[in-house]
Amino acid sequence: MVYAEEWLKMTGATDVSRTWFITFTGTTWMQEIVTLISSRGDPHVSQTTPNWTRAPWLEQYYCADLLKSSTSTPRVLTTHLPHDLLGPALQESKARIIYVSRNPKDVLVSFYHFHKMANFLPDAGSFPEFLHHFLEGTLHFGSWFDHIKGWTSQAAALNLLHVTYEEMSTDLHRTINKVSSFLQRPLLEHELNNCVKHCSFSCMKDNKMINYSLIPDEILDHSKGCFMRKGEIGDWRNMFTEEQNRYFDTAFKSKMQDCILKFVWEKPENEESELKD
Ligand SMILES: Nc1ncnc2c1ncn2[C@@H]1O[C@H](COP(=O)(O)OS(=O)(=O)O)[C@@H](OP(=O)(O)O)[C@H]1O
Repeated sequence: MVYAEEWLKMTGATDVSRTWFITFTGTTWMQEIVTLISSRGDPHVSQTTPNWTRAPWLEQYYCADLLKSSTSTPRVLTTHLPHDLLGPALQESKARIIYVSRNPKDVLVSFYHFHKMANFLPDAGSFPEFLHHFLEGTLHFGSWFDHIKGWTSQAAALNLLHVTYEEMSTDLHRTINKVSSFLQRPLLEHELNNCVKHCSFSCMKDNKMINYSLIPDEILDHSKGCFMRKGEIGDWRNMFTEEQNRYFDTAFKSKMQDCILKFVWEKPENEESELKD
């Protein structure tokens, strides 16, 4: 807790009334959405400034310097820190927090592929090993279960909007509208439509300011995959065996028994996403 509070002081982010936080997972997508809401659908910033500059990661070493030299209002910070590290420091503040969640089977598969590319992370191991580590909470940033339960159970004490990856995927227009209302940045219809267009999977995949292709191979090995990989609900079905699915479900049931959140595990039927065409 000391770490996060000290870090916030260094960034000057204790004056968090003008700070928007984005956390976990659908993070990059939400960075693009927030950028485009701020620019009222004009893609200039999103196409000229890398996402790690416009919405820096609180836990990255460069964040404090970047924010000290930035005069932009509001400032946008991204973080994967758990609630018990960061939440208490934000409780008395007016910071707006957007918590993005995704069904954990898809999180796991997406993270597995990212892990294989990421040279700064430990070896991902085999998929069964990775699955085990995910369920045990021994991967980077700790337990997914504790993370989501920590943040969402404290939502009432925070100025927090919970958005799901699945709702972004099935109705991006509605979701962007909801986020823009929360941020008190209402958009005109044509501005909203521009946001939707530039936040589509295909646009973001082609935008080097958000698709991580600018990151050198020493950090992200692009020969091993692509950050903007599939962007689908239910891709876990292509990775999980039946036995792994049972193993996951058993652990999920036990770890989430005190949680009322419901998850969407499959892409809704008859709903071909127009956004990826
Ligand atoms: N516009 C859009 N539409 C659909 N899906 C999208 C979009 N932008 C990012 N993504 C997908 O988000 C996944 C990466 O998650 P995160 O951004 O949370 O990763 S990270 O925490 O920042 O490493 C990763 O998911 P997978 O494709 O399943 O691996 C990205 O493809």
